[in-house]
Amino acid sequence: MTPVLTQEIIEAYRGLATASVADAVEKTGERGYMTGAIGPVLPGKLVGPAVTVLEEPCDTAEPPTLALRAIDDSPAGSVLCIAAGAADVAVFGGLMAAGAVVNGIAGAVLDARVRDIEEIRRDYPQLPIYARGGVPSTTVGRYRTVSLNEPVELGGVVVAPGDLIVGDSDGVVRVSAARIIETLEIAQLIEKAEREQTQLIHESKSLLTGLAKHNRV
Ligand SMILES: O=C([O-])CC(=O)C(=O)O
Ligand SMILES: [Mg+2]
Repeated sequence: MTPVLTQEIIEAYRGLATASVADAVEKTGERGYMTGAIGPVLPGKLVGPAVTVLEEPCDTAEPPTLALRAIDDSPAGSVLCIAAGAADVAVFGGLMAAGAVVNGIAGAVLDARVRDIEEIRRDYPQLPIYARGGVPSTTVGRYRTVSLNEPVELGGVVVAPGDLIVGDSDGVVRVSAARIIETLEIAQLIEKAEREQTQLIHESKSLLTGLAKHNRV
């Protein structure tokens, strides 16, 4: 059974680098990191359970209904993940950011682009957005939403609703819901080893001597 995601677990992950979380996921036999093309367009540490939306190309003008519903209906602390196959359109903008903030959404990860970046940076600096960059074009008339809270693929990683999303300046990592505790413990051990190695590098004044203790870089 998937463990309950407590505030304590969220805080513990907030203290970890995505690099450590990515390495920890790999030790469990999966790939967790998304392509570096999905980066922090509006930066900020992001940790929370995924809510997932899928968009597909269309030529009818309809609002991204399921994404709008996800913003209003998801529990506070959720991370909105919109999969759109690396679309060169903005699937998120200033109005959606306003909706996200009033609903306590933690942030968004978009396998597509974002617009209204200056507005979001000015009015909602607490809302991190990871995307393939910015573009002025709307999603309306080009893509439409086709599923809500089904597994989706973003940047080379399948994200299921309830998986943990972790983002920082390096990019985004997904941790499977069933492995949140196991991955946390591994990542904490990785960071402990790295702290020891860093200290040894400074003491020995040698990178190779410092690395030798845990034999990893
Ligand atoms: O039209 C869009 O793609 C989204 C948008 O601008 C907004 O939420 O303000
Ligand atoms: Mg807008």
